[in-house]
Amino acid sequence: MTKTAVFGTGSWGTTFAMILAEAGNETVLWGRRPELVETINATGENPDYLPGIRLPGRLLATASAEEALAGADFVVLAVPSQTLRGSLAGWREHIPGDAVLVSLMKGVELGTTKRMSEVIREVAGVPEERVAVVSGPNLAKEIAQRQPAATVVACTDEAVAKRLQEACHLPPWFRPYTNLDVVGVELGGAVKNVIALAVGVAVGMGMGDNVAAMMITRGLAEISRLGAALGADPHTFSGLAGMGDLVATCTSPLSRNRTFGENLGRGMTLEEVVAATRQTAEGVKSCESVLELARKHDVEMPITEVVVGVVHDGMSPREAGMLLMSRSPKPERYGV
Ligand SMILES: NC(=O)c1ccc[n+]([C@@H]2O[C@H](COP(=O)([O-])OP(=O)(O)OC[C@H]3O[C@@H](n4cnc5c(N)ncnc54)[C@H](O)[C@@H]3O)[C@@H](O)[C@H]2O)c1
Ligand SMILES: O=P(O)(O)OC[C@H](O)CO
Repeated sequence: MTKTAVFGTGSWGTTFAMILAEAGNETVLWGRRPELVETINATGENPDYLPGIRLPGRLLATASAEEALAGADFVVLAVPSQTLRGSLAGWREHIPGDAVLVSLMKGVELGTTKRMSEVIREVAGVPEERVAVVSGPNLAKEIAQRQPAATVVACTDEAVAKRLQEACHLPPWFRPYTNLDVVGVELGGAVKNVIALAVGVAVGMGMGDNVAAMMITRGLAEISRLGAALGADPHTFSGLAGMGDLVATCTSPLSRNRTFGENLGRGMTLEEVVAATRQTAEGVKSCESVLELARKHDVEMPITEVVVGVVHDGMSPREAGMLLMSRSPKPERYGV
């Protein structure tokens, strides 16, 4: 039987562990807080992140990384992106030599501008064929409530992607597609969070659907431009991990990133919004690393620029809107 170890008892780590367990894999969920681990094992629920959701009986939680990793075929990582490097360094010695490491994370590392698969390869010292990424329109709460969803499983080694696809395929609830384009799939997931912040700000300011559609479409152009510069397959961005995730995140009130932006657009201060946000809104930090990555590659990302301005540099939402709408007129396909 395939053994899977999922690191992170947050919304998505827990939900993905449910999928793996119900799909028939031996699944262990690692959490850093022993009291939450005990509650999960004792009650079959994760009250902090998925209250009211019944977890499968065969899903076990542990606070011991060594126990979780023993004999694992797939090591699935679902912690906040900016904490991955430090955490993985502590787990590395227990990771089995032939295990595949799987990123569920949607961020870009601050300081290094590395994607999560790059951080994993560097810290765990594994080749790209042993690193996979899962990304798509996957709002955890909907999936935990057993609403249908599709996702993309990406690995440069097709056989590995297919093995992981099989491990997390759970008809009629969860449908994974494979893709060899790890760069494109990861970028789609990380940058859509930044665009969702922008859409949220506009919605919070009282803007309507024309503005949301404009931001989503021009946001996709930004993602595609960055992807082209980094060698991604352009087709990836019209797929589930590109357009699919962008639409889900930018339009759903369940999105933490969109909600964060909405609160800023309504006039709350950054401190107030941070205090009101209990879960990870990756775009808040990754907007800076995405912009740095874009600048390194000479890619223009105007929406990302104003998101950094509003979130980190005290730019008002109104000023951000004025800046975007006052740019010089261009052909639609200028630079993609
Ligand atoms: N929630 C979703 O709908 C969803 C869907 C797809 C992808 N993702 C991505 O998955 C990743 C995890 O998101 P989530 O929704 O599960 O987040 P979350 O905020 O719900 O949970 C984060 C988890 O990480 C743990 N954690 C925090 N700091 C840590 C540290 N320093 N070391 C170890 N663990 C730490 C927390 O205790 C918690 O268990 C993010 O990159 C997110 O973008 C989330
Ligand atoms: O809640 P968000 O904004 O982190 O988005 C969750 C998922 O990434 C949607 O696919």
